[in-house]
Amino acid sequence: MQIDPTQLDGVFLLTPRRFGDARGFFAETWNEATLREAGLHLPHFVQDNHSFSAARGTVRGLHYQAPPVAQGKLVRCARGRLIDVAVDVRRGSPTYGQWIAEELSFENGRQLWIPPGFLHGFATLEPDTEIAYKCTARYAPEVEGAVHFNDPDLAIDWGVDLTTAVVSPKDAAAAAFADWTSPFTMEGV
Ligand SMILES: Cc1cn([C@H]2C[C@H](O)[C@@H](COP(=O)(O)OP(=O)(O)O[C@H]3O[C@@H](C)C(=O)[C@@H](O)[C@H]3O)O2)c(=O)[nH]c1=O
Repeated sequence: MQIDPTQLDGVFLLTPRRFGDARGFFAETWNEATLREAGLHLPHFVQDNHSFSAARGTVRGLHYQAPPVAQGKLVRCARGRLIDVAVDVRRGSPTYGQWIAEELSFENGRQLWIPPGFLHGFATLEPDTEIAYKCTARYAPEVEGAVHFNDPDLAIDWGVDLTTAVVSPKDAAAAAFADWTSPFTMEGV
C-alpha cells in the first residue's frame, strides 16, 4: 500500500498494490495491520457504503455529520471515474475552507482517507460510476448537513459542467459556505 500525504493535514491518498495475472488483478483495499506498520492509524470503521450514479456529471455533496457522530471516510471508486473532494472545515485549522480534488477511478485504484472535520463530495466523470467507502461512524440523518457544492467562496473545480449536473433536491438546496457554521474544531471531531 502506497501512502501519500495531500496538501491538507490528515488527508491521505492510499494506493493499494495490485497483483495482476491472466485473470485480472487482486488487491487488498483495506488492511489495518499494513497501514499501522506504515504509520497510519485509522479509526475503527463501522459502516460500508456503496452508491451508483448513472450519469456523468452527477454531483453528491458536500456532506458531513456533526460530532459526536462525525464520520471519517475511506473512499474508492469501484467502477468508472470520479473526482473526490474534501474541504477542511475544522475551525482553527490553518487550511480552513481549503479543498482538495483527487481523481479516483477503477483504473488507478486510488483511495482517499478523509478524517472527521471535512466536508465530502464527489462528481462522476463517466456514466455508470460506483463509489465505495468505509465510515468510522454510523449513518445519523438527524445530524447530517450539507454545504452547496457550487459555492462561490469555495470555488471547487469538480471537472464537470455544473449547469447540467445531476444533483439531489437536498444538495440543490444546501447552505452557502458563508452562512454556515462549522460544528468541527481541531480537537473536537
Ligand atoms: C448516507 C446514507 C443514506 N441512506 C439513505 C437515505 C436516503 O433515503 C438514501 C440516499 O441518501 P443521500 O441522498 O443522503 O445519499 P448521498 O447523497 O449519496 O449521500 C452520501 O454522499 C456522500 C458524498 C457522502 O459523503 C456520504 O456520507 C453520504 O452523505 O439513502 C442510508 O440509509 N444510509 C446512509 O448511510
